[in-house]
Amino acid sequence: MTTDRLYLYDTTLRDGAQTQGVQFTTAEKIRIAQVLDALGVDYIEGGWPGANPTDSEFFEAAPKTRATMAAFGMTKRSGRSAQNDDVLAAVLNAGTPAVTLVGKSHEFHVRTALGIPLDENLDNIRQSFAHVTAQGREAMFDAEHFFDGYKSDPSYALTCLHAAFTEGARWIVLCDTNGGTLPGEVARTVERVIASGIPGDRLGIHTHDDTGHAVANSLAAVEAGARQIQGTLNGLGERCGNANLVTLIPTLLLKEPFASRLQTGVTEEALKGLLKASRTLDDILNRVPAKQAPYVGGAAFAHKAGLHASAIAKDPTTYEHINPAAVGNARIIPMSNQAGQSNLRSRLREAGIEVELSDPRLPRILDAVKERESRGYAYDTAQASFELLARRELSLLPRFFDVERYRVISERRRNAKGQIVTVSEAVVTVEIGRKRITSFHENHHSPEEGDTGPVHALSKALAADLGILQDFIADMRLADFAVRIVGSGTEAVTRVVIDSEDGQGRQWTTVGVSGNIIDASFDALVDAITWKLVRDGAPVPA
Ligand SMILES: CC(=O)SCCNC(=O)CCNC(=O)[C@H](O)C(C)(C)COP(=O)(O)OP(=O)(O)OC[C@H]1O[C@@H](n2cnc3c(N)ncnc32)[C@H](O)[C@@H]1OP(=O)(O)O
Ligand SMILES: CC(=O)C(=O)O
Repeated sequence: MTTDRLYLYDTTLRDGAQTQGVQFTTAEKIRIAQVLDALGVDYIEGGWPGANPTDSEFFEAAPKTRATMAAFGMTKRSGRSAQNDDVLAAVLNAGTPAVTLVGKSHEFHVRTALGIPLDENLDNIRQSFAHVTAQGREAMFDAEHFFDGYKSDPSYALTCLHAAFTEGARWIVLCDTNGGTLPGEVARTVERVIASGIPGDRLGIHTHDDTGHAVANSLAAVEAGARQIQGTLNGLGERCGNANLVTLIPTLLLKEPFASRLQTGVTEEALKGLLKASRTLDDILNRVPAKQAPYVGGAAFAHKAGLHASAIAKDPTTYEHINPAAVGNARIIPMSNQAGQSNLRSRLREAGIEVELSDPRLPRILDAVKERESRGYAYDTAQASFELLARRELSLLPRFFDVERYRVISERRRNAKGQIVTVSEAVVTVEIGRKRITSFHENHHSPEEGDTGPVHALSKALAADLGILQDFIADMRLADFAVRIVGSGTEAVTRVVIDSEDGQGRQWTTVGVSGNIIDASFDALVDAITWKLVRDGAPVPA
């Protein structure tokens, strides 16, 4: 079977930068370009040179990439020649091998947004592309509002496309700019464009997710013959975002009718780096990764229900549409009140604990999980706390230390310079073997210095001196702290979930529940330390 080449065009650095709340630095843009290049996209749209200093700087410092770098801009403005348009000149001066120009293809926008006659817009498109192609650049026409334009005046919309095509544009990209078109209409419209004389291997698709169909619309366009897809990492983009390449790439590589008919620049090996690429962008944006993201979400291969986990243990394909390793993800069998003995044994096995199916302690652990979850605990994420609970029931939990008491005081006051500061003090007394150790920690901070409040003081005091156990926790760090009120009214309790990490790159999650936020945090902190001591084989103090 012959395979067609499908080109992937990434616009994270341009349309992605139009996401509300997103502001990349030049260094971040460079890092994202490198991630995209390693993934194997064909084009990287770096931004709009001349529109803002960051985009201009990016093109000056742009990394050498295997992918073709594209600069973005707009067709020349009326009342001047392409040669004399300073906005177009700035785009060309970036010196990229590819140049993408957005232009109007909807008569309403020509009349309303540009306020010029329809013919003048066609002339602007023609002159702009003649100018770009005369410089030997690979030219692309982003036909803005094409689908809406086609609905309103098909003949004019098609004439706009042909104006750029005739002047040598390599790609004519059909944009669903307002994101309101649905897949059936996208497919029919792409077929009509091809019938008008622009072949599919010169057509691209650029969709927005305003109806949640950006990925489906892109796939519909490809099925109808388009051979370039524009999208962004994690679906960043104006308003609701663009087509998510992190969803599209594995679909194109692993699903029919695409996998056997089309070839992209993404290799099987690079696909295994997909989760990492997605997480790198989240890290840069300081965003919590979307748990339910297709393919790469933390829950994408989490089998919570007992029936699912039981079948997965027999054959993972019973509840998995692909092998999670193909995209760099991993299967998780969480513990929760939806779990049965299959989840439980699978989780225990991951912790290195083998328990026979007939062991009477298994139902006891399950009962304990379900009873504690009814009091507000959540073990499907807090796997480390679950492991400790199970070890306790199985009499496999060493007694490393006992907390005799703790005290936390938080006070807001003015310091000697008259600035407002919050002071948190924590004292913790622990018994370690026959020794009793009392530790103290005090935080002084002003609101500008960030949050190092009472829980931080408590964690520092708890971890300040654990005697002979101290070396085992020296590389531990509190990575994240989430608080949630569970229940309502007088029944409400606070659930604290803590993510910890250590110098070995391990991450683990613990949970504490109490009517008192400090107490809930303290329980989660004690579990975090205890898990680390168990996993690192710390000795039980005499
Ligand atoms: C669908 C998209 O997402 S396309 C990408 C959109 N991205 C951006 O707009 C981000 C970068 N843009 C910018 O920094 C600025 O808009 C600039 C530097 C490009 C232009 O700034 P300004 O000169 O101040 O113009 P402003 O942004 O107010 O308005 C855009 C102008 O471009 C004109 N214009 C819009 N599209 C086109 C086009 N395709 N071809 C020619 N002119 C166009 C508008 O009519 C308007 O001109 P007018 O003020 O004479 O009516
Ligand atoms: C070009 C572009 O970003 C759009 O039409 O949505």
